[in-house]
Amino acid sequence: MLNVIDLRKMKANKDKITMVTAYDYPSAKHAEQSGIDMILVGDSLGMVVLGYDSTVQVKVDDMIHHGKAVRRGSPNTFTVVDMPFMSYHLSLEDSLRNAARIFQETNAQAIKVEGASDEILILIQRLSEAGIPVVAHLGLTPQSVNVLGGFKVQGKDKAQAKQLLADAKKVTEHGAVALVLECIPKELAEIITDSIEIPTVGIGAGVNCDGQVLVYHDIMKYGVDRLPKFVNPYSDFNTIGREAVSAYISDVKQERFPADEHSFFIKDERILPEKE
Ligand SMILES: Nc1nc(=O)c2c([nH]1)NC[C@@H]1CN(c3ccc(C(=O)N[C@@H](CCC(=O)O)C(=O)O)cc3)CN21
Ligand SMILES: CC(C)C(=O)C(=O)O
Repeated sequence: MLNVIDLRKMKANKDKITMVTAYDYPSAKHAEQSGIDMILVGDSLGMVVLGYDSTVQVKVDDMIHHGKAVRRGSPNTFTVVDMPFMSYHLSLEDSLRNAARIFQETNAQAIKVEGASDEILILIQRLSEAGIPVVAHLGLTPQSVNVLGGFKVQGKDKAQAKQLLADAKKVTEHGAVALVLECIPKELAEIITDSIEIPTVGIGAGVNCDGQVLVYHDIMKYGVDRLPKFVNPYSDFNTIGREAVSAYISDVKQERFPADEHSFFIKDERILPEKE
């Protein structure tokens, strides 16, 4: 399994870091068996597998439930688990307790928090000092969707771009081990990547980040209706899945399934009771 030093070395060597989300045991197995560098148990699971229209309804217990399943499927892959909405904003003490629960109960390698306010920076520092590696997340921070007014590209004006670069430096100084950059212009992501020592992992942030992350279900086209512009689909589970269920339905209706090969038989007919 990679560690935080390996991730820094990969940045230094320009060896691209690959990351994908997983929310359960089978997707975690796919990711690990394919040789992915890092897994993210993202709070996007609220939208992708629980059907909420944003990530703000996701709870700490949801992250732990899914995180544990993922770890069972990919015990040898560096796994980051998201801290969900408002689980790190009430007080420093509550935030540390929630982070410790998520980290310990899922046996993750790092946790992730969105933003770079003074409170978040202190939290990143305190967690790092306590031995919990923190991945930071800037740009489009989905937990703030209701403040941002939608899932929109960030850092498009001069002031915002400057702020994002300053925030990236601050999370680095406070001990973050990596930085997710979501939905920002490619040129800005390149400047940020070249300005900090920790690896950047982009999603909708162009090719110059140190690594890339995508949602498993987006890559597979699995249950998602509309793909964001930054996604490249590599399969079409929606079609494959519908075709498989349709074929099963018609086999059952036509009595083509179950065939004898799917059935059990007794050796001696005499043990059967009479029909009543
Ligand atoms: N399936 C899925 N994939 C994700 O990457 C993802 C989630 N869900 N849920 C949590 C967040 C939300 N994300 C999103 C969702 C939509 C857009 C989107 O539609 N963006 C527009 C850009 C709009 C603009 O131009 O400002 C796009 O066309 O891609 C972006 C990020 C990323 N995360
Ligand atoms: C979109 C990625 C980076 C994320 O934070 C998530 O999956 O929740």
